[in-house]
Amino acid sequence: MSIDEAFLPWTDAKGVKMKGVEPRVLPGRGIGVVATRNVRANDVILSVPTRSLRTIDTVPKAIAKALQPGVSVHGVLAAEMALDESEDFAMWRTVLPTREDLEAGMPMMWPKELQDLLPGRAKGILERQTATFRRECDLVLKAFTDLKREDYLYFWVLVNTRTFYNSMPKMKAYPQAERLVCMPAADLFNHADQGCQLSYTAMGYNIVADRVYREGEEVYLSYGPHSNDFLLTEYGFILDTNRWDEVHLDQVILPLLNKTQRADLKSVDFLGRYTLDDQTLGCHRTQVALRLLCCTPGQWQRFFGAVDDGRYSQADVDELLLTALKDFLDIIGTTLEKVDEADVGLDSQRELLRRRWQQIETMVRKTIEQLESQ
Ligand SMILES: C[S@@+](CC[C@H](N)C(=O)[O-])C[C@H]1O[C@@H](n2cnc3c(N)ncnc32)[C@H](O)[C@@H]1O
Repeated sequence: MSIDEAFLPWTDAKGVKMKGVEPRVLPGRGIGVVATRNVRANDVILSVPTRSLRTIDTVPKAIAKALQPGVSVHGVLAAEMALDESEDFAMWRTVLPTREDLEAGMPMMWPKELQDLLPGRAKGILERQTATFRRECDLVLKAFTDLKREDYLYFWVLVNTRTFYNSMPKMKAYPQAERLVCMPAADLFNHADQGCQLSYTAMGYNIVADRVYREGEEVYLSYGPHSNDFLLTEYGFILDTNRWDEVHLDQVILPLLNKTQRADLKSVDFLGRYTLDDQTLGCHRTQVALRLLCCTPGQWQRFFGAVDDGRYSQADVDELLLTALKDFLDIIGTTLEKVDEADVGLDSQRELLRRRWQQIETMVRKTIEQLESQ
C-alpha cells in the first residue's frame, strides 16, 4: 500500500492545510498521520474548510429526496458514496480502506458464528447496527436498483468508521446521532485514548495538538472516551492501553436478580449496564444492584438515596461480586476455547476477538485479586 502522489495536491486544492504533519502508511493501522517536524501543544495542525466537507447538505437533492425521511444521515451519506462515480471521489477513494481491510476488523462484516462470540456490550452495539443497516439497506436498494447489498454494506461501514460529529449550528435541526460530517485528510488520523481534538469554527474544522509531538511521531486524534468493546464494533480495532476501557458484567449480574428485583431496578433506571473499570471495584450501578441481594429495603433505600455510604454492607457486596466474577472467568474460558476451535472467518478476525477476551480476562482477574486481598 502507498499513498497516491496526487492525493496531497488534491487535498491542497480543496483548501485543506496540513501544518507540520503528513499522512503515511503505518504497519497494522493502514494510514495514519505523522509529525514532519516538532509540533507544539495547541498548534493547529490541520484545517479543513467548510467547502470541502461532505454533509447531508452536500448530498445531491435527487439522492436525499429519494431516501429521506426513512433513511438516516448515515445511510444517505453511504448511499451517496456508493453512487459517486466522480473523479473527485475517485481521488479520495485512493486512501480509503478496501472491503478486505474493513472485513478484518469490523464485526458487522464477520460470520455470524464469530459475531455470536463477541462480549455482551459489543454484541448489543452490533445488534443495533445490524437492525439499522438492514432497514436502511432495503430502502436504499429499492430506490437505487443497480446498487448491490454488499457494496452498500461497504460504504455504510466506511461512513461508520470515518465520520465526525458535526457541530455546525445548522446541524441542531438533526438528532444528535445524525449530525455527521466526512472530511478529507482529517479522516486519516488514528485514535488514541488521549489525543488531539477537533474544533469547529465558522470557517470549517481544525485539529489542534493536545501536546508536544516530536518529528516522526504518530499524531493521534481522540475519537472520544470509548471502551474497547465500542471501538471494536464501531471502528474495528482495540487499544492495548485504554483508560476508558470497561468490562460489562450484565451477563453475570442480571441472572442473580429475580423478577421483582429487576422491576425495582428498572423503575429507577438501574437495570443493566453494570461495569468494571480500572478505578472501581464494580461501578455504582453494580453496587446498587448487588445491595438489593444483601440489604433490607430500608438499607437499600438509604444507600440508593446517598443517605449513607453502605459501608456496613460492603463486605457482603464484595463477596457477591467476587462470586460473579469467578463465574465470569468460567464464561471467558469457555468463550476463548470456542474462539480457538472456530473454523470460520479470517485469522485476523479470530485474533482480534481472542485479544479482546484476553483483555477482559485480565481486568476480571485483577479485580478478583483486589477483592481477595482486602
Ligand atoms: C478515521 S480512520 C483513520 C485512518 C485509517 N487508519 C486509514 O487507513 O484510513 C479510522 C480507522 O482507522 C483504524 N484505526 C484508528 N485508530 C487505530 C489504532 N489506534 N489502532 C489500529 N487501528 C486504528 C481503524 O481501522 C479505524 O476504523
